[in-house]
Amino acid sequence: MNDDRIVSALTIAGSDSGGGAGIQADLKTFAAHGVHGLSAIAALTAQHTRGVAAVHVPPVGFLRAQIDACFDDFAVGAVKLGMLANAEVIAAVAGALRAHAPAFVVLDPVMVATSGARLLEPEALQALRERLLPLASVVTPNLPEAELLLGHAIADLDGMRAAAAELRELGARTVLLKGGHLIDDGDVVDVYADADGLREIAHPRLRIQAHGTGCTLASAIAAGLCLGFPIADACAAATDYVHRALRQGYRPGSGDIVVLDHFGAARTR
Ligand SMILES: Nc1ncnc2c1ncn2[C@@H]1O[C@H](COP(=O)(O)OP(=O)(O)O)[C@@H](O)[C@H]1O
Ligand SMILES: Cc1ncc(COP(=O)(O)O)c(N)n1
Repeated sequence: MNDDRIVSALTIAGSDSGGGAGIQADLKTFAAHGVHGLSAIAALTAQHTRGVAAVHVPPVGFLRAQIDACFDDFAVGAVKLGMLANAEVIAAVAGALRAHAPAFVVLDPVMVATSGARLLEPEALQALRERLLPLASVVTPNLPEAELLLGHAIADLDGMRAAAAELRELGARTVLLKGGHLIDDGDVVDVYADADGLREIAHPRLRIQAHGTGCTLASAIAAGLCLGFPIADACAAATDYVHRALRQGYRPGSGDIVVLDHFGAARTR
């Protein structure tokens, strides 16, 4: 028996055939942080930088087998949750998390892709709110996702501050509410909320449309937690990492959508 196991990060999310988001972004992020990455694929997408052509959801029994295989062998330090597709998948993931009780769960409540494609069935919103939010150490909604979770609009930075506190009341211990979608010419501001209060994390707004930013952010937080950083520090470092990865991003597809440079961002400060 190997008692000197390194700490691994597990992503439970969807595969992006285009390599920019989902499981592919998560594993690149873990590797770029020097953390061993594990994956349990909850859904497969036929996707490129212009959109999602098809979605396949494997049987939940097979998803559970992937998750159990990871916990049976590895020292899982943190779990990152991404695209979970529907309420049945959410129930299976919640059951697995209760059985294995990882130290940290980073929940990216993926609902709609940048391209507009739905990645979570609308009926699954309630399951996400009731079954997963209470299990999350950190939840990282973007503005439209926070609006759906809370059932009301968020118009400005004041609204984001109130929404971050409301999301904590729904059961998430820590909230990182992402501000990329706020119509504003100033900095992009993400609002961080934990038991000690609120903090704002600002970065200059880049004039680009990117794909996989939310996946990368949540995975970078999970990697930071595996490396032993406190949640607040892991969140702040992850936003800096995403900013660098965006700034150095590239366009592998035929459109204008930028894919993040996960490894370049890890080499620069
Ligand atoms: N135009 C931008 N310029 C700089 N940073 C951005 C921009 N858009 C998003 N970000 C950053 O990327 C991360 C993801 O944000 P957001 O786009 O709101 O979420 P999502 O990718 O889930 O839609 C956040 O940390 C946010 O600050
Ligand atoms: C499999 C999968 N998971 C998540 C996203 C969201 O990423 P984004 O909002 O950046 O398009 C995606 N497009 N595909």
